[in-house]
Amino acid sequence: MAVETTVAASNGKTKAKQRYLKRKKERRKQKKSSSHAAGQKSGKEDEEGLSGSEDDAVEDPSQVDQAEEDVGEEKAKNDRKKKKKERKERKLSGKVADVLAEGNEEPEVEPKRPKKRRKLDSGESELVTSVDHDLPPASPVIPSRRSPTPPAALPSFPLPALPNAPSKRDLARQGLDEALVGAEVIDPATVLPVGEAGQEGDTTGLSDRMKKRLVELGITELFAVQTALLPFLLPKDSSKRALYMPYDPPRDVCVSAPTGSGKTLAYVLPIVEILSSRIVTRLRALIVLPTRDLVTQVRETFEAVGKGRGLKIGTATGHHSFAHEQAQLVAEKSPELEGGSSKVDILICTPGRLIDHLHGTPNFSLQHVRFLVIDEADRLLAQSFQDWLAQILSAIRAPPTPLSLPSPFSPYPDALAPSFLSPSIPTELDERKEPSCQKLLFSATLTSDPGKLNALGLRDAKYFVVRSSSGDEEVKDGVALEKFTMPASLREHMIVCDSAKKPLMLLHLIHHHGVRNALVFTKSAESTSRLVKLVEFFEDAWVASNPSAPKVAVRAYSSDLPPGERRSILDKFRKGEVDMLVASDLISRGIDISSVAHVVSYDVPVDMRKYVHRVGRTARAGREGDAWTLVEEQEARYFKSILKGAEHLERVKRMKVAEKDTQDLAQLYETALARLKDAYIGRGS
Ligand SMILES: Nc1ncnc2c1ncn2[C@@H]1O[C@H](COP(=O)(O)OP(=O)(O)OP(=O)(O)O)[C@@H](O)[C@H]1O
Repeated sequence: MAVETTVAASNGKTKAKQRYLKRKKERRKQKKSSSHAAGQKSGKEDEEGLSGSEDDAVEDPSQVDQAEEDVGEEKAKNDRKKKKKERKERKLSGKVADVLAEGNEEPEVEPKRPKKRRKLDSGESELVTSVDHDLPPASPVIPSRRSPTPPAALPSFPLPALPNAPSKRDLARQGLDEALVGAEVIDPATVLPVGEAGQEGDTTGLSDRMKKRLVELGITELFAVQTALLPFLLPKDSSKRALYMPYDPPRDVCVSAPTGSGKTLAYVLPIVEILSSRIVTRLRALIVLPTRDLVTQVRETFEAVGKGRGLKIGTATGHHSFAHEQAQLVAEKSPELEGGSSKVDILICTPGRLIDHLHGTPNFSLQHVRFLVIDEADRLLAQSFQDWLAQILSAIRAPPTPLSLPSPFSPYPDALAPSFLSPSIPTELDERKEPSCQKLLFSATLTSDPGKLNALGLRDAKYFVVRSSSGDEEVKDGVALEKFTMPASLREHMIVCDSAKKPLMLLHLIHHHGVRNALVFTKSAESTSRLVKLVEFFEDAWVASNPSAPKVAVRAYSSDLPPGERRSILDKFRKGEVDMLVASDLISRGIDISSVAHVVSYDVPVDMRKYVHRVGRTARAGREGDAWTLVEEQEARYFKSILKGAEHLERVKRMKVAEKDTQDLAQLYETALARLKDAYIGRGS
């Protein structure tokens, strides 16, 4: 619009105007030359134009009508230019105050949106950024027309912050039994000489008679778990070794020690020592184990250690008829006796059969039990069968209304245990009597599950953990967690292969790595029998093509076999007449066969506990041993995650087997496989 007016005016110029313009031009020229001379900066045309118009207005006011219009236009133009320039400069210099002072001026340029601040300061998180709009504006340019009054500064509230995460140690302690938190950690390398009879300064608490017996058995030093447990269970103070301690009952004990570290002797020795002081036979030690095979094994240990002590040892597993077992356990079936009647001092049993006797055998009583041992405790505590644990614990405790003191004329005045007796005339001064039973829990993988431990009603329990403490944070802090220690003399390997190649890998181990005296674990009885057949067929073919090569003897070991046959197979394996036993997890717990040199997990174990107990059948009592796990490709991730979870992955070395490594076996393997197929098809038809 302004441009149009100027053009119209220049077309019809009056003389006065022409003169005016001419003078103006001259003045400009003069001014320009004088400003040059004064060394002033050139290019200030906007300013000159403005002053020129002012001069004209004073000099020749009568002729400025049209000129004034032009000048007005030009002035407005120059004004705009000038202000634009000033704004540019101010913007550049970042003087926020100047800009705000311009007040009503309409901004020609849209003010830029303030940049989103990422962080208020270095210590604030991204979360803080999202609440920026609550803070006073930080942008330098605020259009005053849109926001005539500057926004009031809002009070700044404390910014949200995450609380400090609890330490690993605190987390570990959550809900843990106090006994676990204050566990005593014993180095697995600790040993103590059994010592000679009459030796001074002996800390084991063993009698001279026992030391002699141990030497006869070839035991000259005590293993780590035994060095810790014996002084605790056999204190010097003879009152603490009593059979009954109703007013000062003994503390319970939990023991977590690696496989093959000698846990059995750690409880057999003190039990035999303390029970040897008994005069009358009562059921005073109850040992609960998960399998019959283990019952037999522990019985043999009691018999060997307690030889000549006159202690009567019984078992209850269901191996014999119920009536036969009853006849072995109780002397009197009728009349019913308040204190029970026992023909054995020590009973070793499986939980199911024990419950059967509690319910079905008259005079079978647990009130005199001084030791309750739960071996392989984590496995047994996982079994809720018939609520066996609660029933045993209740049979050990006195009934809510104690039985009255027997009359002096009673034929069995001493039959009741002290905690089961109530005085004939109760008084306020009577001290509460506790059962004298000391609970002893053992496992290589003892649970730290507070729920399971609480179910045992442990009394001021003392926790012993045999574990190397180097670099183990939790142990340093005195917190025992579910981390498992393997025997130091165990070497562990894994072979990852195609599932179809697993039998070939086992044959590779047998023929190229000399794997003999081996226990092979499978996932099922079906898998066991198929594998045994396949290896037998292969061995037939192998011997046929290599007449000088010895044939590997392989046998299945399963719960389906009659007990006599199982015993005979184990004997042959011990003697080396059988090279390889293939079994399910039936014998993965506790079985102690010193000749086992290799353990092969043909099928991967389902969890770390199973792995620990399987591989623990070798490398026992300080001997060397190898554990091999055959892992199908699709299982590799899972198996590694199990090991990683237990911080054990580095210990298991991965062995790669190339096709050429098994070339000499491949042909015979195919032959064996074809025979196996025929055998199964033949059986099916
Ligand atoms: N002090 C010792 N000296 C020599 N041998 C011992 C000693 N203590 C135990 N042994 C032997 O060590 C082997 C393993 O002992 P034991 O069966 O008690 O181990 P464990 O800790 O119960 O293992 P698992 O957890 O697998 O049941 C047994 O053959 C046992 O006779």
